[in-house]
Amino acid sequence: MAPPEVVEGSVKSAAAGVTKPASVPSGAYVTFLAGNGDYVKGVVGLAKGFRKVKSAYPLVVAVLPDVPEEHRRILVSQGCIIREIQPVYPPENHTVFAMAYYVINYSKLRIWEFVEYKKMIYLDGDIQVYENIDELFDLPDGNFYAVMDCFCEYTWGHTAQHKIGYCQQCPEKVKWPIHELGEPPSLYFNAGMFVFEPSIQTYHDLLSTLEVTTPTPFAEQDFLNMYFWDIYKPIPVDYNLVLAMLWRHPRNVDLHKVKVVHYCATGSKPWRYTGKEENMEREDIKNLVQKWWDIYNDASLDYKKQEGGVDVGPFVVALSEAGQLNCVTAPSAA
Ligand SMILES: O=c1ccn([C@@H]2O[C@H](COP(=O)(O)OP(=O)(O)O)[C@@H](O)[C@H]2O)c(=O)[nH]1
Ligand SMILES: OC[C@H]1O[C@H](O[C@@H]2[C@@H](O)[C@H](O)[C@@H](O)[C@H](O)[C@@H]2O)[C@H](O)[C@@H](O)[C@H]1O
Ligand SMILES: [Mn+2]
Repeated sequence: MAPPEVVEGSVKSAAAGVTKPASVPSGAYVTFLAGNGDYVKGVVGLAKGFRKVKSAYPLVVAVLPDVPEEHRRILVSQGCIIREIQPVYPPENHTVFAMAYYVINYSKLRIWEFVEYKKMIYLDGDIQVYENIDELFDLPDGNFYAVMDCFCEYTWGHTAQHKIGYCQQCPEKVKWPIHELGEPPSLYFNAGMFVFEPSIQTYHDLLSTLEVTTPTPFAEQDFLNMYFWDIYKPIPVDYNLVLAMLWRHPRNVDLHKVKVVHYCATGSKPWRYTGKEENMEREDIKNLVQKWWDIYNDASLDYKKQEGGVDVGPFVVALSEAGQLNCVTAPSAA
């Protein structure tokens, strides 16, 4: 889909040829925020990253009720659209998640409800965009697009793939033993970034399927892989570089081409980075963490609201940081 084209007070989506009310874009980016911790920094960084690459689409933040008012204000002052969602819990079970907090990630399923957008691109809050990726909105409808994951880290220790050293990133290295284990597993994506189409029907089906599905270690990621396996289409690793790829599959990565970096390796979240955890002392990691901070600290990337041609940005930001701003409108990120 082409970036929304404004035609005489209405927004026309070139692909669909549908005319919608003015100012409702046909596509949007969406991220997810839970709790009162420091992930809000990740989302601020992401909003500024989208501004830096001049994205034509807004950034929606799906927030759980436990996100404090102060964090919501910061996000609005950075041009984000806040949408509160209710938590989604998996059925009661004794499953041990790869990380205890993954249980809350099932709440991501609520974003299928955002049907005012025809197409959305989900990104975790620990992701940064270094190149414009708006072209992904033009991908053909009807598929689920995401980047293939890597099974080499220890968090994958519970799987047959990891035990035999098989990874879909280099399927020739250790071949899948068809005779012992049957057909190889279908391609598996990392759920930190994906392109999808909101749909109320899919939303209800996702939630009712979840109710009859036993939770597994990678929580909503495993669930989404199971649910969308037949329409999943891999996109290049450049659209979601899972950091472990740098040491597990260096030949599959060309850092100059990478557009989206996912700071998901243990110890790599830039706002928590100490350099002490395994692999975190690497030069490429240090550089990527620095690149994230450069965007986060760049005041010229703060959202500037245009009002009658008057730039009120810094004023609004200063007010909201001082906690005095109770009501601001939700504008586009770009
Ligand atoms: O306390 C939390 C934990 C997670 N998240 C959101 O859930 C996503 C998934 O978690 P995370 O990225 O930490 O998982 P990883 O990619 O490291 O496995 C984060 O990026 C955030 O968007 C959040 O907002 N607060
Ligand atoms: O709740 C499940 C989570 O699963 C994912 O975790 C990653 C990460 O934890 C790495 O450390 C693993 O090595 C990697 O393979 C794994 O997929 C997503 O990035 C996250 O957004 C979320 O969906
Ligand atoms: Mn993540």
